Amino acid sequence: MTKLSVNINKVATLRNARGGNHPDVLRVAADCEMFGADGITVHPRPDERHIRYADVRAIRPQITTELNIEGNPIDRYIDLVLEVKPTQVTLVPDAEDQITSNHGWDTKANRAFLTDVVGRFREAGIRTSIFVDPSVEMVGYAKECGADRVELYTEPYAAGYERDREAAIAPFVAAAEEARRIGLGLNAGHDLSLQNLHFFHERIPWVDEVSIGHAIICDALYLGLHETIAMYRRAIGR
Ligand SMILES: CC(=O)[C@@H](O)[C@H](O)COP(=O)(O)O
Ligand SMILES: NCC(=O)COP(=O)(O)O
Repeated sequence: MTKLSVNINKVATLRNARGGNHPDVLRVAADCEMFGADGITVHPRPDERHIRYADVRAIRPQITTELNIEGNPIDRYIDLVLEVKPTQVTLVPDAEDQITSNHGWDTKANRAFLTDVVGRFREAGIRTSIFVDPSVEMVGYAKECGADRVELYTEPYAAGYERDREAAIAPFVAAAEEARRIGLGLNAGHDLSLQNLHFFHERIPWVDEVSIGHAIICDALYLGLHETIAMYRRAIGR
């Protein structure tokens, strides 16, 4: 079964645009769970322009599904994750000034660093996932680092979907097959949408989790959050 984790960063972005607490990210997280999300994803960045570190601390006790914290493992982030103890931590190699995530780790070049960080999280009982491009080699080295899962960075798939979806999905199928072969769990995310999600899941039905934020919040403007989450669930056969 593939789980749907809803990334609520964009809800925090909207709140931050005006100060105050509208929309209330804690309430939205609870409603997402009530509407069928299998998990909540947050991605605190060093400048806290989206979700804030304080939000992450406040959300943890109310989560009844799975909490996934994504981010670059700088010291402050590592401390936050070890304090909050989410279900899953996803390591993402973001630069501080990036608008959004735009690549996965080089798990070969950063093997020693990632092995150390993954070890610290695993010791604390937190499932670990490493964000990677769809590369068989990067998936293999993620396993060497001791990760439980990889998350495939799906922006290139989303960008190529309309032009040639067979070509766009091909490297993802290869990377996903490698993950399955070596016993790594598999997540996927970035720019997945109602347009491209069903085909992704049809070709890689063993994906454990998709985390989706931007498109869900955009669709919810027209469809409402409840109906939107139901539609994303249907796209992954739920
Ligand atoms: C790792 C990843 O692909 C997502 O976390 C993505 O970066 C969404 O985050 P934003 O909504 O903050 O861009
Ligand atoms: N890990 C990907 C994620 O959480 C959401 O990415 P997006 O759907 O906002 O592009």
